[in-house]
Amino acid sequence: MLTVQEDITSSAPPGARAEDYSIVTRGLTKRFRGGQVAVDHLDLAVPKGSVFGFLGPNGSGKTTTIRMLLGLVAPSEGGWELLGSPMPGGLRTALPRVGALVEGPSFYPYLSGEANLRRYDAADPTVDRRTASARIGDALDRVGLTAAARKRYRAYSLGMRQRLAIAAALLRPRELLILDEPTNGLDPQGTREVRGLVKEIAAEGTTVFVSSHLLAEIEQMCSHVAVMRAGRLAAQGPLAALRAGEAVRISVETPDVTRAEAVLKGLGLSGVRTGQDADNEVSAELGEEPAERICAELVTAGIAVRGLAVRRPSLEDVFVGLTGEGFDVAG
Ligand SMILES: Nc1ncnc2c1ncn2[C@@H]1O[C@H](COP(=O)(O)OP(=O)(O)OP(=O)(O)O)[C@@H](O)[C@H]1O
Repeated sequence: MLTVQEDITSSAPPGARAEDYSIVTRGLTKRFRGGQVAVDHLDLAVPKGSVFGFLGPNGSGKTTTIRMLLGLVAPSEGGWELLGSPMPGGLRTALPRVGALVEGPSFYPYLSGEANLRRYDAADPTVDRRTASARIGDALDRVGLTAAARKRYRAYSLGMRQRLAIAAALLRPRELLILDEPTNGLDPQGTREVRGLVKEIAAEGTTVFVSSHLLAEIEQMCSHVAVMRAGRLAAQGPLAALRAGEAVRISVETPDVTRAEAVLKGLGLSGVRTGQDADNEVSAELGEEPAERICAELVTAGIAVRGLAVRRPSLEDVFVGLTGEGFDVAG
């Protein structure tokens, strides 16, 4: 049996088997004409059954990666596997098992959601026509659009439109669902709907690979994450493991930042930073020191402590720790 570590990618854990992964890429690279490197030697390992967040600012290479995975654009270098088959040779057998939402399918505004799905299904030569009604009904049911099935598409809210797009990707059973920025342009309600749907689909056993430029979204939806930065992979792994690599921090709110900083350093705390979230804040890695002792030391030193908080690392903290910079993207 091939192990992923030896034969597929060095980014998978030791002893991992190739068949445990829905997507594996090895040195995947896309250089556009004119020399722009959109994706630079990418080694991804997406475990089966995961909700895998593919995170990165606009322009970091997410869409280009997804287009390569689906065979829509040829890589300049490197290889990839989908559902255990080497690509691009295996695209014809693998793609029917992969549902994808890239740049959104176009629907007819004056047709109902159901009629749109019917047209969509009719365009797929690989499905059984006799089961169309049942499959369309199931897909609408899965995305919660049964009651709105006969409504015209143009009357759908943005969230409903996006759910219909996901239904189109679910017209047949899928082992892997690839969604490129599925909540782009949605209002908070639509975003919640899509997020809930992704979780439900994953709970039914489908691996979901979902790209986003929004940290908070990935954090709420995903079990695993890969972080892209200018076409390169900054980090990947289970969310919990990435967070575990980042220390719990203590944050002190005080008008006397300079002296508080000296006290924290005097206690031997590492990673002392000032003014990260606010001007009157100083923070440090908590380490083994109990928070109450740090508080007592500050007060004994005559420092006015207005607030004190122990913060578990967020994905943003992890990102700052990995890249040394913030995840500065607009919503
Ligand atoms: N067809 C193309 N020709 C030349 N450059 C391209 C092409 N497509 C994308 N790029 C460039 O490659 C880089 C990565 O783009 P890509 O769309 O993959 O990023 P992204 O992370 O998906 O961003 P977004 O969320 O904005 O779509 C960008 O700098 C983009 O301008």
